[in-house]
Amino acid sequence: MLVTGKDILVPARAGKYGVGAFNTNNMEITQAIIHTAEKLRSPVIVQMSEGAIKYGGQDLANIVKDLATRATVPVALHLDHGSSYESCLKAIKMGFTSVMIDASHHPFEENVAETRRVVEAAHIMGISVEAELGRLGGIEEHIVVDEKDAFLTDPEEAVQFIEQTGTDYLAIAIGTSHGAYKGKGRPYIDQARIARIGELTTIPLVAHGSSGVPAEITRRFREAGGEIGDAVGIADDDLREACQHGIAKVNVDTDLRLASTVGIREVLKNTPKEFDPRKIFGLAREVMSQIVEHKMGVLGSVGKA
Ligand SMILES: O=C(COP(=O)(O)O)N(O)CCCCO
Ligand code: NA
Ligand SMILES: [Zn+2]
Repeated sequence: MLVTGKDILVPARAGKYGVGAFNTNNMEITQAIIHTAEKLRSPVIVQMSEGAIKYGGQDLANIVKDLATRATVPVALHLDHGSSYESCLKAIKMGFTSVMIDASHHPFEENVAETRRVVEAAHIMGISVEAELGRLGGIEEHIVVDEKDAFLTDPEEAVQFIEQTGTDYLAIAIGTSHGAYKGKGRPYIDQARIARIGELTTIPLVAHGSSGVPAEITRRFREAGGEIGDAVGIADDDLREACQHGIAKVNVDTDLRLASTVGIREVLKNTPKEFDPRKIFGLAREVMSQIVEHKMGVLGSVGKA
């Protein structure tokens, strides 16, 4: 059933488990996410970035809404990294049940003001809101935040921000970053910071940049002709621990991008005579489903629906 993000995340925070928020850009990705959630009896969030909306538009949003509505587990359709009040309202008009207003690159007061505007409008329409405080490293679609400017979230500021905005859930900067290169060796996750913020707050917390970039996937990616540097993602144990301290929404995009590309590259490489799109996209769907299954197991959301 199609529900709001809050319907899914409040129980997750209370139950100390994480719920995967997986980005989609087409039908096969959406099927891998939602069918796996049904198979594992797991709630799930399907999210579209502004880039995905530009690419798939209402067509893609309708595919997600239809699968979500017919799903036998709770599914929310979430706008990822909404860059403005207008973008959030447009997404709500498209049928999104959860929106992120990402004003984290603005000074605190401006972030509060922009977030409040979205919260007021979204709540009138029964839609829940994600905001962000602090700055991830890495590349956030429209913002390149280089290492030195990456500000981790201040716990006391988070309390103020939540009180002043009324946001339903909060993305915090805790060491993660977007993309396949999250650091050298094991990326640093500030577990003490998460625990502190978790102690001081009660709303669900969000971890962006949570792809694990599994070695098996990067090995297959190279093996099938892909080129990728020494990519590394967030360790499963670090995600498990973060969910014990208040992280309830866990964003994953890169792992699905890599998995779908592995599937397509392997079909093209191993069966050069193949040109049936069902075969070419079918393996990608299968590899992505395995990634979604693994992540749900790590986060503890299996059987929670
Ligand atoms: O936090 C994330 C996903 O992070 P990751 O790149 O670790 O999958 N997102 O918000 C997805 C959009 C960013 C581009 O990947
Ligand atoms: Na941001
Ligand atoms: Zn993100």
